[in-house]
Amino acid sequence: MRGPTIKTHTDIESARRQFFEHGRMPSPSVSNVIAQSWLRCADRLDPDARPPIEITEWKTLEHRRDLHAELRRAALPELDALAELLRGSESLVLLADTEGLILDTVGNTDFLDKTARIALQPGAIWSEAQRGTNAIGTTLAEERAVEVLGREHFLECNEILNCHAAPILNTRGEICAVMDVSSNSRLNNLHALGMVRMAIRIVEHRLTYTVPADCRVLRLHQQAQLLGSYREGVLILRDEHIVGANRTAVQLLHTHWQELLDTPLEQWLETGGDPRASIARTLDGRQLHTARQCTPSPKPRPRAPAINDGFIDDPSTSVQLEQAVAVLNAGIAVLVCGETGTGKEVFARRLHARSHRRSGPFVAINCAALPETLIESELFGYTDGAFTGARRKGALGRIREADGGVLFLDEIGDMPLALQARLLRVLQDRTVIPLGCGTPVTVDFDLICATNRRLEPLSAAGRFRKDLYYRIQGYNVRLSALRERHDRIAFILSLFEHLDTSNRQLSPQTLQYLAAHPWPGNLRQLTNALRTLIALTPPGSTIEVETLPDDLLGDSSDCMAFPPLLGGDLRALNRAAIERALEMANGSVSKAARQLGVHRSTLYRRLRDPAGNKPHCQ
Ligand SMILES: Nc1ncnc2c1ncn2[C@@H]1O[C@H](COP(=O)(O)OP(=O)(O)OP(=O)(O)O)[C@@H](O)[C@H]1O
Repeated sequence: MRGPTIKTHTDIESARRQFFEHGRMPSPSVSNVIAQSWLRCADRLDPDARPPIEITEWKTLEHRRDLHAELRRAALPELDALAELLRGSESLVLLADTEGLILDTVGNTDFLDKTARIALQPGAIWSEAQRGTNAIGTTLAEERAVEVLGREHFLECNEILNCHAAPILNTRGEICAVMDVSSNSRLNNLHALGMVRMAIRIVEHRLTYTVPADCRVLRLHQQAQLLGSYREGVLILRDEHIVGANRTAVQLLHTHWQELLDTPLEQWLETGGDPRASIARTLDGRQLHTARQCTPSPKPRPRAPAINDGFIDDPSTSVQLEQAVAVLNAGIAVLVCGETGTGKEVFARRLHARSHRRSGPFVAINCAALPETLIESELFGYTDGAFTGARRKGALGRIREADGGVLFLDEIGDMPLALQARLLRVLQDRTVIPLGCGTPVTVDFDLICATNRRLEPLSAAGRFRKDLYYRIQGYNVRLSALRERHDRIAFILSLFEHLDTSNRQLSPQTLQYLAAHPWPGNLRQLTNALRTLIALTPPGSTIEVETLPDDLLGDSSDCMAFPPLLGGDLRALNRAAIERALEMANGSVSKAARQLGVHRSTLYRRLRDPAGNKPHCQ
C-alpha cells in the first residue's frame, strides 16, 4: 500500500517509455504494483486499443445486486457519505464485486466524456483482464489497496482518470467487494485513498452486525471509549472459538486471518477465568478493553418503505409524486423546486422510476456545472470532425442519450441565456441539430427540471427567458424545507430507523433537539447528522443528547420554536403524533400511516407500544 502520492507526470511518462518502448521494468518511477500489473496486461492487451465497453444486462446486474444485498446495505451509506465529501470535486464513488463488475456508483459524471461515463456505470466490468491496469481490477489482482493515476492505467484511453481503490473484507478475511474513488486526472486528490480506507473500516464494522444466531460477539480495543465505535475490533465466537473477525481485531491481536480463524479464544486472550471480564490480556501481555454482546447481534428491523436502497418513500410528498407521474405520463414537463438538499433529484429519479418511461434512460444534467466551452457539444452532440479534437465517430450529446427516457435538467435557473434559446427550440421541436450537421434529429423524451432558485424574479430581471419558464413548468412541485414540515418528527424517526440496522434508539431529548434544529441543509444534512450519531453510538444503545455535536445543540436562538415533548416522554410524543395523524385521516390507519411515513403494520405496532420499544438484551 502506498501513502499520499508524490509521483509526477514526468516520472510516470519516463516509466511508460522504459516499459513500452524499451521493454524494461520501470521501477522506481512507478511502484512495483503498477509495474507488475503492466507485465500481466502486456501479454493480452494493446495499450493503444480502445476495447469495447460491455455493459452487463440489467437483469444480470439486478441479480448480482441481490446476491450482494447485505454488502450493499452496509456499503451504500458510505458511498453516499464519500460522494458528499467529494461533492464538487469531479469525483465518483464506486462499489464493485469480486469480478470487477460495478454494482453502484454515486456522484457526478459530468466531468467525464461520454465513453468514460458509460465505462464507469453500473454493469461495466473493470477486471484487469478486460480494462488493463486500473484501481478496481488491480486491487482484486493484488488483494491490496491500489492507486492508479492517469497514465499509470495500462490503456491510454483511461488516462483521464485518477483512481483509488481498496478491498472490503468479510468477517472471514476474504475480499467481498472493492470500493473506489475515481476522479478527473487533473486533480491530485492526495487523501482519496485514505478516505476510501476509512469508509471501508466503517463498512466492515457494519458487516459484523449480522452474525448467526448461535454466535456471540466480543468487542475489543486498547481504549475503552472506542468500544462500540467503528474503530473497535470485533471477534465473532461460536462455542468460544473465533469464527469471524474484523480487520481491526486481527491487527489488535498482531496476527493474520489464517492463524486466527477457527481457533479457541483462549489461545489469544486471557480473561482470568471470567469470560465476562471487561479487561483481557493478549498473550504478549498487552491490555485490551473488552465487551461481550450478551445476545446475538440484533437482526435488522423491518425497514421503512424505501426504494433504491436508501430513500424513505416519503408520504408527505407521495401525493405530489402521484400527480407528477400522471402529468409526466401525459408528456407535460415537471418543475421541482425547493431549497438545497430537500430531495429534488431523489424526487426526479423516483418520478422516472414510476413513469411509463421507467425502462428508458434517466439522463441528469447539472446546468450549473456545464463547462462553458463544451456546453453545445456536450448537450447537442457533434458529427465526425465537427471541430478540432472531436472524436472520430462524433458524439450523440446528452439530450439524445435521453431518447426514450427522461431528461433531468438540474439547477435550470443557472443555465446561460444563450443556451436557454437553443434549449427552447429543442423543447418546442423535439429535435436536436448536432454541431457540424445541418440536419435536425428527432428526439423523444419527457422533461423534469429542478431548481433551488426562484425563477419568476430571475425571469422578471431578464436572466431567465419567460417563454422557457412557461414551457418547463407544466406542473410545479415544491418540496418543503425540513423546518417547515409538520411531520418532521415522524420523518426523523423513519429516516433514523432506516439508517440504523442495530437497534439503537433516540432519546426523547435527542429527538427534541433534532426536531427543533433549523436544518439549512435539509434532508442531506439530516441524513449525514444521523449517520454520524449512529457511528458514534454502540449497537443496541440509546443516543443521548450528549452525543449531539455542538452545532446541533447550538445556541437556542438558532433553533425553531418547537413544542416541548409531552412530559419529555417519547411514548407520549409518539402517541400524540399518531393521534393527530389519525384525526387528520378520519380514522383511516392506512392514510395515517402514509402521513407519518411508516408502514401500516408499524402504526398498528406503535398503537400497541407507542415508544416502539425493542426487545432488550437479557
Ligand atoms: N425521500 C428521502 N428519504 C431519505 N433521504 C432523502 C430523501 N430525499 C433526499 N434524501 C437525502 O438527501 C440527499 C440530498 O437529496 P437530493 O440530492 O435529491 O437533494 P437536492 O434537493 O437535489 O439538492 P441540491 O439542490 O443541493 O442538488 C440525498 O442524498 C439523500 O441522502
